[in-house]
Amino acid sequence: MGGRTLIQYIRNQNKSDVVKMLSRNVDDSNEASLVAKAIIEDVKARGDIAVNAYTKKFDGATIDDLQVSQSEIDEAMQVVSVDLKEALQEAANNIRKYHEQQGSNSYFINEKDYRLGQIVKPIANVGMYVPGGRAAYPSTVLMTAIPAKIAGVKELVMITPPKADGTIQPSLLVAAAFAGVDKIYKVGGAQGIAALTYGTETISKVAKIVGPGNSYVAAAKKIVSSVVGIDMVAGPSEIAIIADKEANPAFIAADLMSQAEHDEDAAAILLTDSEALAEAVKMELAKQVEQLSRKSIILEALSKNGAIVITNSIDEAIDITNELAPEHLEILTTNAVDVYGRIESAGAIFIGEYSPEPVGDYFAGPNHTLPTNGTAKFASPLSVTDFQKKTSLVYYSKEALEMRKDAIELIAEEEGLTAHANAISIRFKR
Ligand SMILES: NC(=O)c1ccc[n+]([C@@H]2O[C@H](COP(=O)([O-])OP(=O)(O)OC[C@H]3O[C@@H](n4cnc5c(N)ncnc54)[C@H](O)[C@@H]3O)[C@@H](O)[C@H]2O)c1
Ligand SMILES: N[C@H](CO)Cc1c[nH]c[nH+]1
Ligand SMILES: [Zn+2]
Repeated sequence: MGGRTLIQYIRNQNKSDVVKMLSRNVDDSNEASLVAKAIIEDVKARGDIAVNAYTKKFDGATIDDLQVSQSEIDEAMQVVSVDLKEALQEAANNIRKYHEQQGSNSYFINEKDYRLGQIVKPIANVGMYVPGGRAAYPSTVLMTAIPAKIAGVKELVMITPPKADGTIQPSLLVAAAFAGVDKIYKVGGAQGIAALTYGTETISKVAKIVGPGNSYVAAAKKIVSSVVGIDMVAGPSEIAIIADKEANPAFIAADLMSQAEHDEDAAAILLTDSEALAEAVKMELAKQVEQLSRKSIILEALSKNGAIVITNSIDEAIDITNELAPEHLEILTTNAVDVYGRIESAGAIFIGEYSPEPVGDYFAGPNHTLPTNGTAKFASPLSVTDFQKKTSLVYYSKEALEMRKDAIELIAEEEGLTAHANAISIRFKR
């Protein structure tokens, strides 16, 4: 292991110091932002020519037709194994069933002389970014596209960077077909975000862009967010586990590493009141990591943002967790249901030793795009609501307005807005 600390131990610290030690400085890279800005301006000015130039530069691909054809999708259906297709289909069914419970509904308040309402409509056209490279996840396609389609998005456009040979990972195309994506384009990075924002000769502009990506994609989304809607900017993955002395150290080590393998900046934290468990988990980490293909990423993540925190009690572990507001939280204690009832902030909670986090990543139904970096204190998992918008409705009859005109005029006058007051009073002048 080259002398690097496998994972840091934190003990004998007060709660706020532990939270400080575990809070991450997410690199809001200015460099990525400058690069993304230049690419966006270029795509805005030169459209497809710029898109193709950046695809050649960053992905090494020469693309004749930006849009994925039906025959490419049919071919992907042939290439992907029956077993994987069945697994994706079952996952899709679970995700659909869960998300069908979500979403806001229109409502109306009908009184005898007025009518008020909230009208909920789907966002008409949405672009979804699907990362390429080592994070080309068909599960993320399902998690993004299914809630969009449940909301009623008419035109759901997926963009993803091509491989150097100009193809897209077949399982991404299969997942997109299962989820009902309408169009797929071979473009990624900031150029893809720019194309969705401003439109090009081939790609139509959308009203909202969702989906995770690397620092260039995240920077581009932030830059265009004054022009199009964006979802949350999800950062590197995080897992926190609260466990007591009864928990299985092998399971805990495995679960910590399941998130650490996402990338070098992922965070994996165990909070326990048991020294013996902490030691056993550390040994399991060292043992199991040897068997894993992404060993070097896991070791880097554990050494940078991994920690085993020995707390005085499970109560203290709960308090620290509520301050951290982790993306994923596993509860592996004898009284897990009681502990879960006291969690105020977490993206997703997994209870008991047979609900490891990857069950949620792939299969159970809840969304795996979750708030990271403490934002679970105010933000929520991606949901059907992210693909809806609301309009309010007011209807007053003549009688209704006449009855309330003095109150309205009074408030307008208090604000010094006499034109507002006039728009009311003019209707009743004889
Ligand atoms: N939170 C989630 O649910 C979730 C799911 C999947 C992936 N992710 C994250 O998405 C990210 C995927 O990153 P990725 O890089 O594999 O794929 P990506 O598709 O996000 O980025 C690839 C693109 O980045 C651009 N790029 C690369 N180097 C560049 C440079 N020097 N200058 C300008 N642009 C450049 C290129 O256009 C390239 O096509 C990871 O950070 C991963 O953790 C998160
Ligand atoms: N755990 C990731 C979100 O933090 C999502 C994911 C996709 N594939 C596997 N995991
Ligand atoms: Zn994951």
